[in-house]
Amino acid sequence: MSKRHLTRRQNWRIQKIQDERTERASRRAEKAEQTLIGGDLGEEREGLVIAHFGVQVDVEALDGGDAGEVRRCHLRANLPALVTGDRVVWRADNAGSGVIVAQLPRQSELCRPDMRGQLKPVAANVDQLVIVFAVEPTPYTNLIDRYLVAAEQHGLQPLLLLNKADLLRAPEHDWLQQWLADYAALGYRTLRLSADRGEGLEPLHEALKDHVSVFVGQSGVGKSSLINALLPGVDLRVGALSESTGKGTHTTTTARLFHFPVGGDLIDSPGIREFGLSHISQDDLLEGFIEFRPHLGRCRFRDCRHLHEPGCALLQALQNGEISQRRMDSYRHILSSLA
Ligand SMILES: Nc1nc2c(ncn2[C@@H]2O[C@H](COP(=O)(O)OP(=O)(O)OP(=O)(O)O)[C@@H](O)[C@H]2O)c(=O)[nH]1
Ligand SMILES: [Zn+2]
Repeated sequence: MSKRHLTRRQNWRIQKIQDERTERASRRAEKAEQTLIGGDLGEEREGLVIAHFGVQVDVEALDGGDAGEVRRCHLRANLPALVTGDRVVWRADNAGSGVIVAQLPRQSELCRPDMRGQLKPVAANVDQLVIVFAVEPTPYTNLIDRYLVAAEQHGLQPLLLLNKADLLRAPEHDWLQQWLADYAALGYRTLRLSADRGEGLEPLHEALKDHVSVFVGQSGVGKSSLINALLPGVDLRVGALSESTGKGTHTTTTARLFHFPVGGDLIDSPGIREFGLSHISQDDLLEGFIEFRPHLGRCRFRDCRHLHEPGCALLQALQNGEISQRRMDSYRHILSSLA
């Protein structure tokens, strides 16, 4: 059929048919809900939300004989908005699906501003932020520091991971090795490995066990390569799904939760990989530089900006070598970007 322009009347009729279809579908869903609730529902059980598609959610059973199996569940009305990583109470039906009846309390929340700039949770119960950087593209210290501050802000354990270690050359990359050593000296956990060659993955497996992690970092540092090495056989593009709504069909990308074969969970989506600093005050930023903490509140002036004020405790610490020039520059750079 050739492409043609539709008249206004034709457009109106198509829209009307679509609207009627949508309404019939939602009436059917309501009816199904009514027969389900109070009908043939199984007992209340615990589950884990591993993916979210608007009105439906994939729940993995956490207890019972079918623990580990996944069911597409409907949401009972009046539930708060659920996100991937949420723990829930659900009940199975006879048709291989189920109904979520309650959300269990969250240990933590990862939030991002939505299109209107309002903070919205995108994942729950994450506890580790794996900050990936690489020999190439050349890393920026203030980007790494931004992620470290974001980790502090959200109560996540940071793990600094230098990928593409196979490209490290001396003396060309000595500065990068020094960075890693500096971060380790501050108390951060650091790893060096090569995702493409599968070298040095063992300590990463260890660090991921018993955690729910997200991977962040600049484009091209090898996040996909790493995740593919850790999750052989998983196609990450499955995150993009078509979802039917009353306003027509559009593609959404949902965060998904994966289990690493050797232990630990990953929550991943393109949106989560862009997770970073948001809505942060200067005080939060200062707190996010962990070596600044012992010096905070000790400046002569209460509104000290730590630039050239006399009696500034941070500048004194900088002079004494307790704070590095690189981290101080990075702090100032991030501060100026917040304003
Ligand atoms: N030499 C080397 N190259 C690597 C390594 N890991 C990944 N690469 C390469 O780096 C490039 C980017 O890798 P990706 O995994 O797509 O990076 P990404 O961080 O997922 O990038 P985005 O999808 O843009 O966010 C690819 O060409 C990989 O083959 C490594 O350990 N060593
Ligand atoms: Zn000061």
